[in-house]
Amino acid sequence: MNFNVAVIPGDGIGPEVTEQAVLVLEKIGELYNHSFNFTEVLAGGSAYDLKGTPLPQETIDICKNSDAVLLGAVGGPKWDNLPGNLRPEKGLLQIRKELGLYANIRPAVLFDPLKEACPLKPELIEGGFDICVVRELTGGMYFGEKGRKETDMGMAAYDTELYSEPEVDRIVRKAFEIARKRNNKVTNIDKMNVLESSRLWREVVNKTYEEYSDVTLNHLLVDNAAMQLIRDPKQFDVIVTTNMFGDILSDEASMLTGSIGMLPSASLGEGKFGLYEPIHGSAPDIAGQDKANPLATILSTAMMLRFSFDLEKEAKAIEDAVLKVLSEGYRTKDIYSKGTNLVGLKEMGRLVVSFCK
Ligand SMILES: NC(=O)C1=CN([C@@H]2O[C@H](COP(=O)(O)OP(=O)(O)OC[C@H]3O[C@@H](n4cnc5c(N)ncnc54)[C@H](O)[C@@H]3O)[C@@H](O)[C@H]2O)C=CC1
Ligand SMILES: CC(C)CC(=O)C(=O)O
Ligand SMILES: [Mg+2]
Repeated sequence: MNFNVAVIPGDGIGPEVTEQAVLVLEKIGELYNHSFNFTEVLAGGSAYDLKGTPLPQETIDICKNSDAVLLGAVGGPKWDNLPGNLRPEKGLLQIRKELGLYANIRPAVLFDPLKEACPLKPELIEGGFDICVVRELTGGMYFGEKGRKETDMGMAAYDTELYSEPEVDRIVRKAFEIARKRNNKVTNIDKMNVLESSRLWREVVNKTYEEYSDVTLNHLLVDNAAMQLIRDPKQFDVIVTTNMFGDILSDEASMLTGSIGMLPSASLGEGKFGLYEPIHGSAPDIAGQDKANPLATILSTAMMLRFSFDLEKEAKAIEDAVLKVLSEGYRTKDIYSKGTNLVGLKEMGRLVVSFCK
């Protein structure tokens, strides 16, 4: 089969990790007789430098005409002094919104060979854990009204957390549907003891739940949830939460799997189309040094094959290859521990390609 994939390498380590992910997809194409046509497009800081905007219209058009999008990461100190609407991250928020990708699925799975890279006590992670964070992606604080104003205490700034009932309903439905294909368990995370937006959020969760009473639902306040993730990650299955809380909690959860370099994600809307990206950023501190872990991006391509292209066997082939690389003891620096083999980003990518079958 033929698939058109738009690739947004972005900034920092983005181009390095997407390069390896593309090589893995090409190998899968050869092995399973598929043709992936890649079109590279600009977004983020590199787009600003070349086009004066972090999200050129051409990028939106090409993404809309593709079957799926692969994204590395955007941003970096070079663009830190730009006004908010020209910042690389604004381009990322905009593309998610433009493409209607309101659900960000972030699986935090502990691979067995990485147990020693998990900072928790062995008894807390016995049998591993498999958490699926369902993060609302096109609303909340990152999209609400923001600004600055003079007050009698001097200049002040504000951001607004705003959620409508339909926005909450559709993400919560997504979480319940995902739970039905897993272990029928959802934890809703909000801050309803303080935030009005969270009070509405929780009301909608409970209302929508009336249609999903076969699923077990529980609620946690976000501060408690942040603590519970470390205390007992195995209590979680599907987590549903807001844009900002999901952003923060999934970075936290990633460390339990060994590194932020391990967590893939899928950003989905109503249909089969999706944008696939690692959860990490552009990691300027290690960019261009062949040090970054490409596995999060490579695992994101497995999510693309599964969700957007219905290629389960091929998705599994990538995940099996990643597991084999880890089982054979190869590690990038972020997941390295004594007694394992330290490799660079390119070698890690090459190993995954060589283990795909
Ligand atoms: N999706 C995106 O494009 C995102 C972009 N950003 C942007 O990226 C820039 C840097 O943000 P930070 O807060 O430093 O977060 P970051 O996720 O880029 O890096 C945090 C830490 O994790 C490490 N790290 C990240 N990915 C790694 C990988 N694949 N392998 C090994 N180590 C890895 C980095 O070296 C750094 O020490 C900022 O401009 C930020 O706005 C941040 C998060 C997501
Ligand atoms: C622009 C930011 C919201 C990116 C980010 O941190 C993320 O999506 O994880
Ligand atoms: Mg983030």
